[in-house]
Amino acid sequence: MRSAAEHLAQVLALVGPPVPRRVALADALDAVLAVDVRAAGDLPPFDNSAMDGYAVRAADVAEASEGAPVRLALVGESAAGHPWDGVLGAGETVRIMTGAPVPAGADAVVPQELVAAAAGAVLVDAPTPLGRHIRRRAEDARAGDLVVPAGVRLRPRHLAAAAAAGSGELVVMPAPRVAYLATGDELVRPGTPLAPGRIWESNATYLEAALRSLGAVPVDLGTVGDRGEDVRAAVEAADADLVVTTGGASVGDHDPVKEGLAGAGVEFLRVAIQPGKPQGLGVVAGTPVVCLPGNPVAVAVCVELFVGPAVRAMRGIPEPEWEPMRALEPWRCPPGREQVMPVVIEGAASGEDGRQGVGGSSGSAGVRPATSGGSGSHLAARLAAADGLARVRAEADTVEAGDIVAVRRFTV
Ligand SMILES: Nc1nc2c(c(=O)[nH]1)N[C@H]1C(S)=C(S)[C@@H](COP(=O)(O)OP(=O)(O)OC[C@H]3O[C@@H](n4cnc5c(N)ncnc54)[C@H](O)[C@@H]3O)O[C@H]1N2
Ligand code: MOO
Repeated sequence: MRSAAEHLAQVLALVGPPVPRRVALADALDAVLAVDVRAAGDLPPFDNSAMDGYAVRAADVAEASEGAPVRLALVGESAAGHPWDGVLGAGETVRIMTGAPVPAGADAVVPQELVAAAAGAVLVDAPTPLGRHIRRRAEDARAGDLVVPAGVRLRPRHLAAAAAAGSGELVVMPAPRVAYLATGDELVRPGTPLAPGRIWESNATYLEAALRSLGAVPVDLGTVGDRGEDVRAAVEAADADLVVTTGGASVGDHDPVKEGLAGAGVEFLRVAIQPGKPQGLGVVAGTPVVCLPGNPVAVAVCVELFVGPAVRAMRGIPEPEWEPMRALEPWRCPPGREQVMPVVIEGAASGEDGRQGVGGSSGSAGVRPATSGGSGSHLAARLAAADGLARVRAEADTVEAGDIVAVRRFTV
């Protein structure tokens, strides 16, 4: 049997490193930036007003007082997007709006609340300091300044900064396309009646959502029955960076994935984990293929252990750590395989997105199995109660209360 660590290394070797691509800003959210964003020009590009009011020459109003207001002739208007092209002369003012270019000759802005309007003129009754309410050219960034460094995972604020700096496109590690295929004659669409011997399909629902939340573009290859040639045809036709199949990977008489792909470039093997033992890995028609067992808990475990890391590697995103936590109750483990147990995490601060609270607070955190019947790989409904997975070394045959296990919240 191959260890989980070795199998992960083999999966990662097949998918290879990320390939940067130029994308529109709108398509860059959550991608890792591959090339620095630099300001395409000075930001702001020109001196502009921070207030709605009047552009003045500070010297003109230096002697203004309530008893002796200064009268300035109103000679024009500068609005955002519509500059006033003249040069402000002595004794003149220009009506100005927030964001509008400050006219040549003006060196301060007086907010309109501090000015009395008169016919064709304004009265200013207090001095204003040089430069007051003027937002200076390049005070945010100079042309060529670094605005967003490569390596940042792009959030909305980074996209706003890039847009403000004049970038219409960004070079990012793009979202990989990951195709998924469910297999089995017994599968029926959830929400439709069950005939005898049938079950509701859940792996495709899981994979679509899991791939989406990993930041991949999911590609649905549908559900095929127990015919190897159908599996092979579907996988060969996939337009994707990676294909994931579920079911039909074991040693039964009707294991169509094994039947269809064993001669097409996929090696079927046993990985020393429970659940998730029978798997396949290879390249079909130039595309890496990961074949997972059909049991739904095994699929969730294998996504956390193998598919998630592969997608993150293709996106240039580091792998979240597994943290030591205490077992709060004893449980049994299978001999000779690393156990990957769905667990409820207690005593750790938990974020709504399920990604916080594992780090610093792990000292007081503990776990108990979410599936009271053990880590049965068919207990799909009980998986909903779990917060994450605990890994127990292959040599252990029991976990005792107080033992330390490696835990990670679900990443999908
Ligand atoms: N003689 C042996 N039998 C089995 C072994 C073994 O070593 N020797 N390994 C067992 C283990 S462990 C697993 S895991 C399963 C894996 O079998 P397959 O990969 O061939 O998966 P299937 O038989 O197709 O399905 C297993 C189980 O999951 C249900 N399933 C399948 N697809 C879906 C789906 N899309 N949605 C919901 N449920 C699904 C399926 O009905 C089965 O109940 O093999 C053991 N057997
Ligand atoms: O490897 Mo299986 O998922 O234990 O039933």
